[in-house]
Amino acid sequence: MRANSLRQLCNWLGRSSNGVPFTAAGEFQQPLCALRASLPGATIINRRHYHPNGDPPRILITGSLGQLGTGLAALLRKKYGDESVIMSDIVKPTKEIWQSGPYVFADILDFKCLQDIVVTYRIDWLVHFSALLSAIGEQNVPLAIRVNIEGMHNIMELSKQYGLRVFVPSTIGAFGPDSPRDITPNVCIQRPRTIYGVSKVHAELLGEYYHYKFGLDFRCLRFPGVISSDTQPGGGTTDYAVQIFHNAIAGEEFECYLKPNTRLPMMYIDDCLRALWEMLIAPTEKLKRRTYNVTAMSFTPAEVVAEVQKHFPNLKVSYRPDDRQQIADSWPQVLDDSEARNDWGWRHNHDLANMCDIMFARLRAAHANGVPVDAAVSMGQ
Ligand SMILES: NC(=O)C1=CN([C@@H]2O[C@H](COP(=O)(O)OP(=O)(O)OC[C@H]3O[C@@H](n4cnc5c(N)ncnc54)[C@H](O)[C@@H]3O)[C@@H](O)[C@H]2O)C=CC1
Ligand SMILES: CC(=O)[C@H](N)C(=O)O
Repeated sequence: MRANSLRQLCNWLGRSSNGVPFTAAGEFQQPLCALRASLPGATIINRRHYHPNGDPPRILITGSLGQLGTGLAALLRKKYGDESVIMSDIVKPTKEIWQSGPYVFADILDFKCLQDIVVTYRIDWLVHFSALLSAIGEQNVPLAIRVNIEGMHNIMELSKQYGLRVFVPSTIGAFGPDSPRDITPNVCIQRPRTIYGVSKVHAELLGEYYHYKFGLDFRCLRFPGVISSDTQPGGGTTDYAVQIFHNAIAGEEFECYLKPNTRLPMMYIDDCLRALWEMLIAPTEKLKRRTYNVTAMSFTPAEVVAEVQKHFPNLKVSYRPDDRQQIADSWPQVLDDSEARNDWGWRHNHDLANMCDIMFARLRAAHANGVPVDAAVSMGQ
């Protein structure tokens, strides 16, 4: 059956082309199985999160020029088309980013500016990445309060006003020294000791409050340290686990600011972005919570050094712990993500050895092509 006549039939039945009744912006209910059954031979793609007219969702990403944003924009643009994903930040983009699809200035402290973008681009979903990370947040607490806490207030009101589905990442940094560290369950005492952690607990609770009070479609994952080859990390406690790869490939000595036995949960960027997307499109009825732990592995600096030295046996490493040691010592060592695995089928693909192989393959390819690391992702490498 041709797509148009299928659409007409669905319109006549008051359903989308995959039999999904439309309820509100970005929110669709169960597929109509009877309609599928009545169309033998029709290829029906599972696009339950598309608009009833077959259009893909339109997605705004705040803070999109950071470590996670460029990769997420590339992934979502592959799935929904370049024009459906609006990147935004307060930073001037590279030429590659600017040419890759819509990019706009958006300061999350400017509510009117955010309203303008949501209206002008007819946004359905919002992925809110803007934040100051753990280490940099401690260096400028007033700014972290503004960006991470006041910014979150704007995001919540904006999402409520325009009926957006909203994803906000949380972190292992939302736990603290009173939390069980090995292994850290989804629900336990949190009480973090960094402004970053405090702001993320605030984000989790505020998002859940808006969900239960106003029906906001708030979705949140607590990520571990994320490792990627394409963009430099933005000032976190887990950044060492990215930096070591760059030093190794550049033939430089690596000085680690954490002690060799500091175990932290970690995840390769491909797993992180896939987890985010799977959470974003998870059917509402599968979500028993709005905030889930997700993880892939846990390792210490000594363990990642040993793995990197399999590729670069001459890599020289020294340890000089600084303020970040205290932060790391208050965070989980192993995250329990069994609820995400049980409720919506989360599975990781990458472990430490496999991640090292991919990191070096990608960094070598970028170096060989003379591509600056930050540009590599936008060029699809
Ligand atoms: N990278 C990681 O290992 C993890 C990250 N996360 C969370 O994921 C999100 C993204 O993280 P990354 O990409 O690593 O952070 P990042 O530090 O690399 O990027 C943050 C972005 O926010 C932007 N920003 C700062 N102030 C802003 C403002 N006033 N208005 C708009 N944008 C502003 C910055 O320009 C930057 O591009 C953050 O919320 C972070 O807490 C959570 C767990 C782990
Ligand atoms: C784990 C995080 O949230 C981030 N990478 C940080 O170290 O601050």
